[in-house]
Amino acid sequence: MDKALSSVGFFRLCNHGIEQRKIDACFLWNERLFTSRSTGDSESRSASSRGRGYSGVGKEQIRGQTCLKENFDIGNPNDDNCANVWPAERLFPGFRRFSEDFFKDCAKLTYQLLECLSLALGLSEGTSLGKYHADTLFNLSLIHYPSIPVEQRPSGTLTRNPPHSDFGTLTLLFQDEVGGLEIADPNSTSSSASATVERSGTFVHVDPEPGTIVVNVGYLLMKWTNGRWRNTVHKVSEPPRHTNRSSQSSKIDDGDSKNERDIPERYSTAYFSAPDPTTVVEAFQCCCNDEAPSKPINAGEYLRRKRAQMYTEN
Ligand SMILES: O=C(O)CCC(=O)C(=O)O
Ligand SMILES: [Fe+2]
Repeated sequence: MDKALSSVGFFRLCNHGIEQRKIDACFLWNERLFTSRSTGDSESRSASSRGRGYSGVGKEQIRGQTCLKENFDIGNPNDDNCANVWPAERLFPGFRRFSEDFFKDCAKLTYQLLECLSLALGLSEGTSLGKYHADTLFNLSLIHYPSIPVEQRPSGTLTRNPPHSDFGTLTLLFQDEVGGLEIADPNSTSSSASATVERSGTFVHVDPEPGTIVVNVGYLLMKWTNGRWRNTVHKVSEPPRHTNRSSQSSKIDDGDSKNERDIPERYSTAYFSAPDPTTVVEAFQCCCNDEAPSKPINAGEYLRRKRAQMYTEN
């Protein structure tokens, strides 16, 4: 893990302990939720930077670029300060129960990973990463990238989720078989500054591999490790197989797509972990050399500012 996170900032995780039937069920709920074109009552459709409930296509922006996705976000069921927003039970019976259970499975896996990563850094028990994540202010995001009819396809490169790097500690990503996730080659630009890589980096496809979870490092974990682990820029673009599709007779079954030249819809699920809001994130001693590390930052303030930026430009 140390090697992967130091060089690429991403790895694929297998034998992770989350049952495949639950991952399959999560994708089924994801599909049901968005193909119904209604997540229920108006309350559950109100998008907000609180990271709860439904957020529609185009609601989120990254550096002025619109995200061509809709998502349904679920926080810790025990977080009394920010309650979850559910569609009516009669519309999606069992959805809430499933999501709360899946949330816990992902939290458990996140803690296991934090323990492994703490060992990799040689942190003592008192300073292990898990200690800064007691409030479990994590976020489960069911994401849908709708199909794009060929006649509405923008000219140039299509970006469904613009280049960005994640904010928190770790992200667990489950993707369907459609593909489209790309990560920046860390050596493709002269400067490793995120803005430069987002603008002019070379990207590499991360092909979906059934049963595996893609794991990547958020900004705050990068800060903690003083840059030892990379907060790699990534994006979601047109699926690679789509490019070959017109030359192949095989048709991908892409749900709501009418024309085989349409860009197929895609589903993914992301589980974002982040430290407790009062945490002051400062470089661990074991990751520092003679150079002064960057200034400590308050996790809660940083996360609030970054999330708000995603919504204010609408
Ligand atoms: O949908 C994906 O594959 C990636 C999503 C992502 O990078 C994000 O939401 O931060
Ligand atoms: Fe991301």
